[in-house]
Amino acid sequence: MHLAEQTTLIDTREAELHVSQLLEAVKRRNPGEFEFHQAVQEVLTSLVPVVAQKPAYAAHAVLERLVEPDRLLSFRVPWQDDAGRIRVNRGFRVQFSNAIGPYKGGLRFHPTVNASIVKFLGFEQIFKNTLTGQPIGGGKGGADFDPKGKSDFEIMRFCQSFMTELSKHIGPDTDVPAGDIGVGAREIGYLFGQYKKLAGAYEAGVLTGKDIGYGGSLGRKEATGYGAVYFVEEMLQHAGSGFRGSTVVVSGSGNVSIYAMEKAMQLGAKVVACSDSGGFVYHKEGLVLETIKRLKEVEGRRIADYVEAHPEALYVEGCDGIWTIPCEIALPCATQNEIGKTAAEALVLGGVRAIGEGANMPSTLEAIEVFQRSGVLFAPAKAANAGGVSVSALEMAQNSARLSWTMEEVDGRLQAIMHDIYRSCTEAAEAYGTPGNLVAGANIAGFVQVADAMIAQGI
Ligand SMILES: NC(=O)C1=CN([C@@H]2O[C@H](COP(=O)(O)OP(=O)(O)OC[C@H]3O[C@@H](n4cnc5c(N)ncnc54)[C@H](O)[C@@H]3O)[C@@H](O)[C@H]2O)C=CC1
Ligand SMILES: O=C(O)CCC(=O)C(=O)O
Repeated sequence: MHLAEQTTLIDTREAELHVSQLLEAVKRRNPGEFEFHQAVQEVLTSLVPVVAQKPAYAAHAVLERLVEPDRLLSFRVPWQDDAGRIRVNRGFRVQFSNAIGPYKGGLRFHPTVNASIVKFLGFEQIFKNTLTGQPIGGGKGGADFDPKGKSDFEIMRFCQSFMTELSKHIGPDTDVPAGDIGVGAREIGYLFGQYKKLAGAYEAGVLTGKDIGYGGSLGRKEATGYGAVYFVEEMLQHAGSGFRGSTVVVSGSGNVSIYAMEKAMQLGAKVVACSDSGGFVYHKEGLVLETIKRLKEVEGRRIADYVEAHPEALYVEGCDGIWTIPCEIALPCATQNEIGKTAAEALVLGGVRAIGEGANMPSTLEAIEVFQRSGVLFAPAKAANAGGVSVSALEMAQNSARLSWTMEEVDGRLQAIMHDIYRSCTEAAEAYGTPGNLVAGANIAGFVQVADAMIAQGI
């Protein structure tokens, strides 16, 4: 019999054993990479019923192949600071899976970046990108470079050195990086300039998140935050409510947070708190977004300075306290594992009804358990924050067609994509016996298409 046609059902206990043995092997083979272990555990656990019902996946060792990236690149990034000193950082690119399209995923510049961080992000990206319904594979990268306190020229020299190596491994049909923490339109501009010089050609589709004037897409800047709010609104509406009239807490004050706050406010919510890595501001009457945009997008200042313009607001040092503020909707949009068990319990105590993960893996496994046990609606990152990469894929499409769509066109497509993702997640959760569990639904819906493509393409 053809392997792909194998139909005998595996016992659920057998599937559980298969998954737990694989998870142990992942931990053994990737020692100390705790974020990667966590991301793999969340996905594999959800896939038990799929493995039990579709034995072809086990027969083709699909899971074993998926947890091992196609390749992990690690490279030296030497650059010169303004004082003339030579500095050396470490750059990474993980190319996880190109089963359904070129590797696609952001670059993160932050001192905490290491192999575990890029691998967890790249692994998540495989399933998220599949959920978008667009032909993009999973990748991610970055460097342990801290852009904080660096001049524009230092950032430019760093980006040029980083791209000098990265350019050997990317291309519009090979691997298409974009932004993430610490990488916005300015960094993408410097990276693109260096790539263009090295390639000797104007390959607009090699990077996304470009400025509008040279091949960027309208709506990309807003896409992750807007998309997360569209997804949560749909989840809430199915439960008979919505953002209108709700009190919302959002962590972070970067790209994802700002546009999540903007869309939540447009839908009639009151956003009362946001943060940065130093602390959080609480403005009971509702945050003034123009002040946050000025501080963060124009002046590059700390969120602590918000109270200069709004003395009635409160600034608190440290980030964890933000989750003790009573709210109906919480949107973690800063970084991984920012909500642990205690913070999740505080949110439940404060009356939270819905969580929408704008950041990647912002809730620990224990926190997710608290939310699910307490009946809190939970929109997992892979689904909720997929709007950013979706509009990146629309940017690639516009670049290939040498066209620029209007904001209305892009936003309309984004809304349709988020609606479709919500539908695929709920349908997959239902089909595999966990109705309403969007964590399982997102993992299963993302997995099945990649797995089938892997089988079709052979080993
Ligand atoms: N930019 C994008 O299109 C997408 C980003 N994401 C994820 O969203 C999250 C945020 O990314 P961006 O907004 O792009 O980055 P960003 O660099 O624009 O903003 C990050 C924000 O988080 C804050 N922050 C960092 N560590 C923190 C901590 N421990 N506590 C509180 N705040 C902290 C920073 O001060 C900053 O305000 C990340 O998890 C990223 O992987 C996910 C999908 C797409
Ligand atoms: O726009 C992209 O290609 C990637 C965005 C991203 O890094 C993410 O979805 O986490």
